[in-house]
Amino acid sequence: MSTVTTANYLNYINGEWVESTSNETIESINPAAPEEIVGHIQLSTKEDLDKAVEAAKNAQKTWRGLSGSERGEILYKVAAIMEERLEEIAECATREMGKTLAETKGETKRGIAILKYYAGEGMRKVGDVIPSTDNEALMFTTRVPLGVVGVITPWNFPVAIPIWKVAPALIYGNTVVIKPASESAVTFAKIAKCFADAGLPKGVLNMVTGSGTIVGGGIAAHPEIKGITFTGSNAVGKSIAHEAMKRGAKYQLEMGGKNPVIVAGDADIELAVDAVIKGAFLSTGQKCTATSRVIVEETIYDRFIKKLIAETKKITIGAGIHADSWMGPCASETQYKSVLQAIQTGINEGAKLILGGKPYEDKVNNGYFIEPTIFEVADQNIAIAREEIFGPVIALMKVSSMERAIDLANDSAYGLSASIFTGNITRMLKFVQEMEAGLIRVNAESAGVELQAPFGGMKESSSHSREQGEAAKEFFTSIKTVFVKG
Ligand SMILES: NC(=O)C1=CN([C@@H]2O[C@H](COP(=O)(O)OP(=O)(O)OC[C@H]3O[C@@H](n4cnc5c(N)ncnc54)[C@H](OP(=O)(O)O)[C@@H]3O)[C@@H](O)[C@H]2O)C=CC1
Ligand SMILES: CCCCCC(=O)O
Repeated sequence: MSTVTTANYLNYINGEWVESTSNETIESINPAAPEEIVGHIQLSTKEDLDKAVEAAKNAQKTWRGLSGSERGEILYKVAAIMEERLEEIAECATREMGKTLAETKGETKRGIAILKYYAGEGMRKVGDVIPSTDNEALMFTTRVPLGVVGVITPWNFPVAIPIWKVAPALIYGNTVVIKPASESAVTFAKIAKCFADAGLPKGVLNMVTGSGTIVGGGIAAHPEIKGITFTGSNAVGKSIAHEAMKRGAKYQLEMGGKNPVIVAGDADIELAVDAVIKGAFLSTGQKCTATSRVIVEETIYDRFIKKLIAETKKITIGAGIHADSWMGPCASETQYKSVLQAIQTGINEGAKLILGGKPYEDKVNNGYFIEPTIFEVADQNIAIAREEIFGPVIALMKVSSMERAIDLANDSAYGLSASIFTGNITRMLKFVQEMEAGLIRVNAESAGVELQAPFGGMKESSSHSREQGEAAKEFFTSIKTVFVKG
């Protein structure tokens, strides 16, 4: 039965909720029940974007003129309003992109914690006093905001990722124009309303929804946007970097991953299996930090694979809104088809399918569900072991030594996250030193970003800045060295 909702979500520009000049909208649908329309979002134009940038530019001077603590007070209010609306936001995120309610509630709490963290940043030091060689002079560093910052975000963390970009941008004195992913724009519209209802001055935060090419591409190329922060695919990230470089704008990219987990011969197998299942299949594998390669020492391979299959078979699949669903659908029909294509490519290239590999039949709502899938891979050069799939698919590989395991783990264009399971301290330290990844986890799943710590990738996973924690300051401000003589 189709649940058609007429909810029409507007752009938020200069403190007002407005329709696009295109007078067109696009539907945001529920991937667990594609007949259900979660809401209609604006299909915005370049003209809409220009109005948003103008508003952000006009608001910049006053906003940066506030003290950090004054800006922080507003972020604390946003956090408090989000806490009141937690259920509404979490349920919307689940309906819009499929993640289970347990995960979207956890993510919304994480968004609230991020707001509070950066609200506190408004009272922390921004520079250092450095002794000059001229003893009569004072030399120190300080930081200034970039100005208008463009934010382009993906659908996989519809609450946490936009907030971990917008909160630091604002606390350090920037104003923002954000384009959320179309698959999760209704969720961000609800978050933008929390900012509006907290009394954020008009023009400080502006949301323009719609086509990535037009609005996202417009942000990348806009001469008044001084910094662009992006999370999403490598293809789009590279196009943004190209546009930004052409005009000397600062840019920050967090992109794909093909994250390995090494299971050493002395590993706690139960712990490793539990972490691999969570890392690979929570959020239906749609995390940039998701586990997608599992490299197991041959001495325990058979025991590990037997346990992994037995535990994976226990996964309950269903609409994320239902409490008994552990894994929801792919976020969209596009993603669903992309994952099925990757599975077929794996089969065609000789990988051995040992579990799953098919759509999970949902006879009630025809949702975009796929079975948790496990391949055994002998050749690390085939696509299933090299390309990001962004779905519930694991490539299992067997190795004869730790040396070989780390070589295999590093044999990737990506370097975002990596885990090892071992009780041997020498192996742990060797992994920490030699693994080419921005997030290293020992005896824990490959996902697990913490808001207070730097986050970002190596190699093609990132533009090599870091987000979150104090690291965010590096991107959202410019540092100045000041020399003063009386
Ligand atoms: N590293 C990570 O955290 C993530 C990686 N991914 C990867 O990206 C793939 C597709 O997911 P998706 O979210 O569509 O990622 P995309 O890179 O396609 O989209 C991310 C954001 O960029 C926007 N965008 C699209 N095209 C352009 C463009 N030409 N210029 C500027 N912005 C643009 C999108 O808008 P619109 O919504 O209109 O498409 C969206 O807001 C996934 O399969 C996965 O491989 C995805 C999400 C997160
Ligand atoms: C896009 C990155 C999200 C990382 C979520 C995690 O690993 O906790």
